[in-house]
Amino acid sequence: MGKSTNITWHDQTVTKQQRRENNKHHSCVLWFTGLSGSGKSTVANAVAKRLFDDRINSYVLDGDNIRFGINKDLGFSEEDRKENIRRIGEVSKLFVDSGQVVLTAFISPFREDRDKVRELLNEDEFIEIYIKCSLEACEARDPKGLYEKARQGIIKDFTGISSPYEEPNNPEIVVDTEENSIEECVELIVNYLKDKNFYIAE
Ligand SMILES: Nc1ncnc2c1ncn2[C@@H]1O[C@H](COP(=O)(O)OS(=O)(=O)O)[C@@H](OP(=O)(O)O)[C@H]1O
Ligand SMILES: Nc1ncnc2c1ncn2[C@@H]1O[C@H](COP(=O)(O)OP(=O)(O)O)[C@@H](O)[C@H]1O
Repeated sequence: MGKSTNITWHDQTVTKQQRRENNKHHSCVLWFTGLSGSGKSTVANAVAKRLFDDRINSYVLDGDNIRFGINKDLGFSEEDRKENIRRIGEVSKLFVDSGQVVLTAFISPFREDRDKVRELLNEDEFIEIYIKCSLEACEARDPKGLYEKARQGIIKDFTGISSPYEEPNNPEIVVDTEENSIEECVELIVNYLKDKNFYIAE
């Protein structure tokens, strides 16, 4: 229980199942995790475009964007990162309940926090996608110039440099953005969804 007392859960009249049947597809979280610059946003948005073209309702939640709004009170300490992921987990569950596919692009560096999100959902609703890319390659890409600032000590607690990243032990999907093109990464993910019949309401 949280801080609130005297609260009661209300079931909705329209169920998740009915929403899925209306949408004609399953709903789930595609949870992208990886270092800054590994390609989470790029691949998540490319998958979302493909899902859109295939008439699947989806929405991308992106670390940077979320920190402009709902999570603007959080920084990058371990405690704040944990709270960041906890909130996104809860928001993702609402998206799944609404019958949509939600793609989350957060570093989400701690295994325990990702596993807690997994536990919030049914087994077939949480798909962890490890966006694999070496620190060296991410640093060479440095699309926002953040690694350079982290190396100079201008940014503290930077993932991979001065803050840890824990690789997933058993992710549903691994895409290596040093080995595979963006299009190949999208194909791998969409083929996984098709193999698991996600394009069909169940
Ligand atoms: N200290 C530090 N460490 C890591 N990243 C930093 C930091 N400061 C700012 N940024 C920018 O914030 C983006 C990561 O936010 P996330 O919400 O995904 O991080 S976390 O999951 O809570 O660890 C991250 O976005 P991506 O590069 O898309 O991963 C950075 O642009
Ligand atoms: N195969 C690939 N998949 C994804 N991004 C790639 C790939 N190859 C090169 N890139 C580049 O790497 C950078 C990844 O940045 P971004 O998607 O913002 O990463 P993240 O969201 O993980 O911080 C982009 O500039 C992108 O064009």
